[in-house]
This record gives sequence, structure tokens and C-alpha cells, in this order.
Amino acid sequence: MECKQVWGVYWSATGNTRRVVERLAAGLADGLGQSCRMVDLTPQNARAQPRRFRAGDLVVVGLPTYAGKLPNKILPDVQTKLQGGGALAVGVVTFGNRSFDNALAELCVTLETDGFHTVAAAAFVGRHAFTDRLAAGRPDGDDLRQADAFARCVAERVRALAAPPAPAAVPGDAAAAYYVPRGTDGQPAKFLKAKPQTDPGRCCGCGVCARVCPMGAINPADVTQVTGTCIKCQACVRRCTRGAKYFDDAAFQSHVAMLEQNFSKPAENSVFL
Ligand SMILES: Cc1cc2nc3c(=O)[nH]c(=O)nc-3n(C[C@H](O)[C@H](O)[C@H](O)COP(=O)(O)O)c2cc1C
Repeated sequence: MECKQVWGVYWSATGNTRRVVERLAAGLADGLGQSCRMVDLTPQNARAQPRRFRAGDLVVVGLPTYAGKLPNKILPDVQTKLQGGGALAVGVVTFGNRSFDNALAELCVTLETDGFHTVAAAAFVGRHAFTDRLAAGRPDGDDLRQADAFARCVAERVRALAAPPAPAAVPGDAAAAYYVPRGTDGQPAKFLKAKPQTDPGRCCGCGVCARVCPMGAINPADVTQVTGTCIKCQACVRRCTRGAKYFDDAAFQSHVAMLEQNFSKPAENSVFL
């Protein structure tokens, strides 16, 4: 099938998904001899506008895994604002070394429902947003080389297509329930209401935390106040250059400790063609 334009579209609070999607889109553009354009859906206002694609586009769409599925506060925008218009899509999720569970299945079903034809899909490992002890430094050089190899295979597949493909076959159940996070005691860890705290000795009030919050949840006039919905994405924690943001919620910390105890063995990337 003819491809006239490659796109990379992503939501990425701490940068892993952005890196993987950028690399895949660049590799596909290279393999197909086309140019590549990126769309960053992370800021709240970027998600508000419709994004229309059409036949002849090849769109890499990436989101992270949250509780074994896609981030539930972001998914509605992906469902309602992305319009496939018969474009080909590559669904990509990243995950923090535990499992992508049903996230890729949910993404591929969403893309097909949005009017894309999913030609391939992949799940890549990225440093867990909650802790540097899981998948530190990933996606690393090896991961990105795997992304290059995958992009070459997808480009070949696209060139060989005579008609829109059948939906990409991926593991998981798009309709499954969310993974229940547990603490070190094995009991459900309830940290839905946890919010980032601010160390007054470190915070200089620069406002970067409010600017990078994809939910617009932090009051820019007083960054100690979380007035909106916190999705625990860790953008504020990771982007604060002074280390002034942190989560002290006991249930959250217990879940992170449980993950560190049980999921430290390096996980592998998975590709589906
Ligand atoms: C709220 C939340 C829930 C998460 N749930 C999972 C999960 O179920 N499985 C997993 O392996 N990683 C999980 N992670 C880790 C992220 O999937 C991983 O860090 C991802 O690469 C972050 O993408 P980003 O850097 O593009 O924001 C979770 C992270 C957050 C913030």
C-alpha cells in the first residue's frame, strides 16, 4: 500500500513513550522514504483538538500502561479526538517492567474503532515512572535498536500490502478490568487520592510542575496546591530540577516497594506483526 506520510502520536508523562514512538516513526519514515511528523498529546490543551488522519497516512500511536490498561483519564481523548479515516496505525504501549497486561489490546481495539487499520503493534519496556529500581535507563540503546528492526519489518509489510490489513493480533483482553495494585502485605493498595507533596525547602516556585502536569491539576499560582485530578503520572516529580515533589502516601509507597521486590528482573519488549 502506498504510504505518503508517517506520523508519531503519543501521550507521555515521563518521556518513555515519546522516545519509543519518535524512534519508530523515524525508522518507518526512513524505510518508506517519507517524511515524519510528530504530535504530542501530553499537554491538556493538545488533547482537546480533533486529529484527523486519512488513507495514505501511517500513524504510530503510543501510550503508557497504567494498571494494566491505558490511562483512564486520557483514553476518552484518544477515543473521541483521533480520527483514523482509513489510515494505517501501529499501536505501541510502554510498561514499567511488570506487565503491559491488557493495555496493547485496549489500544488496538480503540484504534480500530477510531477508523484506523492496525498493521502492527508493540510493547516496549521503560523505566517505571514510580521508581528508578525498575527498568532504569530504559528504553536504552538495545531497546531502540529493537525499535529500528521492528520499524524495518513494518515498513516491508506496509509496502507488501495490497489492501487494508486485518486488525493486528495482540495478547490481552481490551474489556478486562484494571490491575489491582497491591502492597507488600498482599492487600489492595488504595492510593487513588494520593497527591504530590512539596518540600518547601527545595521548591523555588518556578512553576515547571504546574506546566508539565498533563491534567492541569497543580495550581500555578501556588504549586503546593493540587486542585485538579492527580493521575499519579509522576511528571511533576520527574521534571522538578530541585527534587521538591514527592509522594509520601503510605499505600503508594507500599505498592512501589512490592513492585521493587517482585518485578526487578529485566522484562523484554514484544512486537506483533
Ligand atoms: C499510574 C501508573 C500506573 C502504572 N501501571 C503499570 C503497570 O500496570 N504495569 C507496568 O509494567 N508499568 C506500569 N506503570 C509504569 C509505566 O507504564 C511506565 O513507566 C511507562 O513507560 C511510562 O510512560 P511515559 O514515560 O511515557 O509516561 C505505571 C505507571 C504509572 C504512572
